[in-house]
Amino acid sequence: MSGEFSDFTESKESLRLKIAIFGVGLIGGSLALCFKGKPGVEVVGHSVNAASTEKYVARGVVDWATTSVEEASKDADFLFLCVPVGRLEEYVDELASLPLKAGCIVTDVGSTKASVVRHADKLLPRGAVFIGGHPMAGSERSGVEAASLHLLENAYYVLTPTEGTSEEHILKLEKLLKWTRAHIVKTDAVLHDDIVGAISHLPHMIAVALVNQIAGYNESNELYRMLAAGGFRDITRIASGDPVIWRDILLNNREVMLKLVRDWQGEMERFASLLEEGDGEGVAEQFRRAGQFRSQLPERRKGMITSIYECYVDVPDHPGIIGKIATELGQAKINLSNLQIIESREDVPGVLRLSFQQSEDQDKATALLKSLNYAVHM
Ligand SMILES: NC(=O)c1ccc[n+]([C@@H]2O[C@H](COP(=O)([O-])OP(=O)(O)OC[C@H]3O[C@@H](n4cnc5c(N)ncnc54)[C@H](O)[C@@H]3O)[C@@H](O)[C@H]2O)c1
Ligand SMILES: O=C(O)C(=O)C[C@]1(C(=O)O)C=C[C@@H](O)C=C1
Repeated sequence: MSGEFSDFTESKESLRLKIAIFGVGLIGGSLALCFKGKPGVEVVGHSVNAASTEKYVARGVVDWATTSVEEASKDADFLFLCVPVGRLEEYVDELASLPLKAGCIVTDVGSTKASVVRHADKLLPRGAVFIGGHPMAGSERSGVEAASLHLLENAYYVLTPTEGTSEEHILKLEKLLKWTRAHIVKTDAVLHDDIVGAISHLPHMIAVALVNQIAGYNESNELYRMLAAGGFRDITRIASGDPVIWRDILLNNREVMLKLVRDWQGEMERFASLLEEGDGEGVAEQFRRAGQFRSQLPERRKGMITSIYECYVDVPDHPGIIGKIATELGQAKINLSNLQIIESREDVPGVLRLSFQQSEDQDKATALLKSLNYAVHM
C-alpha cells in the first residue's frame, strides 16, 4: 500500500476495521469503493430494501450488506449516513437506540449540516462521536450505478466538528478519509450551510427554474429545445439532479435559500434596469466582474494524479508575504506547481494552498515552512 495512505492495520489493537455505510448510492457507494479491499477493512452496506442489498454485493461495492440497521452498526468503528438529508435524523434516532461500539465515529455526507449536527447530540449517551461531513463532489446522477472510486479524488471534503469534538476523533476520521484522496476543510456547520447554499444549492434552483422557463416556451415551439446548445447545456446540467435529494436539501436549508433567492431577484432586477436604460457599459461591466471572479475559482481536476500533493499555509496579513513564501521555496529548489489564496477558514486572515507534482517537494516545503514558523496543514 502506498505510504501516502494510512493503514489502520498498522496498530495491533485495530486489526479489523468495520465501516458501515447506510445508503449505498452515488456518494455512499463512492466512499465504499475507496475503503473496500484495504487491508483489515470490512465494508458493510445497509439498505431498507433487500433487492438493493443484493445489488451492492453483486456490484462488488461492499463486502456484505443487510437490511438491519442493528446488524450493520454492531461493532462498527465508522458509520457513514449517506441517505437523503430528510432521512438523516431518523437514522441518528435509530442508532441512538442501539448498543454502538464505544468511541465509534458516526458521520454523514448530507449537503446541509446545521440540523443534523444539532440532532446528533442524541448519540453522545451511546458513547458514539458524531462529526458532520460533506464531500464537495457529486454529479446529477444517482444510485450505486453512478458510484466511482475517483469521485472524491482532489475534491474538498468539509467536516463540521463542534467545540466538543475531540481532536483525537477528528484525526481518526481524517486518517480514514485519506483513502478518498479528498482534501479536508473544517468549518462550522451553520457557516457551511450559508456558503454551500450560495455556491451549490442556489445554482441548482436557478438551473431548474431556467429549464422550466424554457420548457414552457417550448410548448408552443419545438425550436427552443432543438436549438438549445452549449450555453444552455453548460448552465443546466445540474437541473437533472435527483428530485428527492434536492427537495430535502432545499427544504432543510430554506431560511438560507429564501434570502439567497431574494438576493438573486435583486441581481436580475439590476440586469433588467440596465437593459431598460440601454446601459451597454453597465452590461459589459457585469460580464467583466463575473469573468474576473470566475477565473479565480479553484481548478477541479477530478481523477487527475498530477498536482495532487498539496499543503495549506496560514498566512498573516502582511504585504508581500506570498511573494516571500514563493521566494523561499524557490531558493530551496522546491518545485511548486500552483499557488492559490483561499479563504475557507474563519480563524485566520488567509490560507495559501500550495500544490506540487512530487510528494518529495510537498514534504520538503512542509518541513521548510514549519522551520520558518508558518502554520502548515496537510
Ligand atoms: N448528489 C450529489 O452530488 C451529492 C454530493 C455530496 C453530498 N450529497 C449528499 O449525499 C447524500 C446521498 O446522496 P446521493 O447523491 O448519494 O443520492 P443517491 O440517491 O445516489 O443515494 C441515496 C441512498 O439513500 C438510499 N435511500 C433513499 N431514500 C431512502 C429512505 N427513505 N430511507 C433509507 N434509504 C434511502 C438510497 O437507496 C440510496 O442508497 C444526500 O444526503 C446528499 O445531500 C449528494
Ligand atoms: O457536480 C454536481 O453535479 C453537483 O451537483 C455536485 C454538488 C455541487 O453543487 O457542487 C452538489 C451537491 C453537493 O452537496 C455537493 C456537490
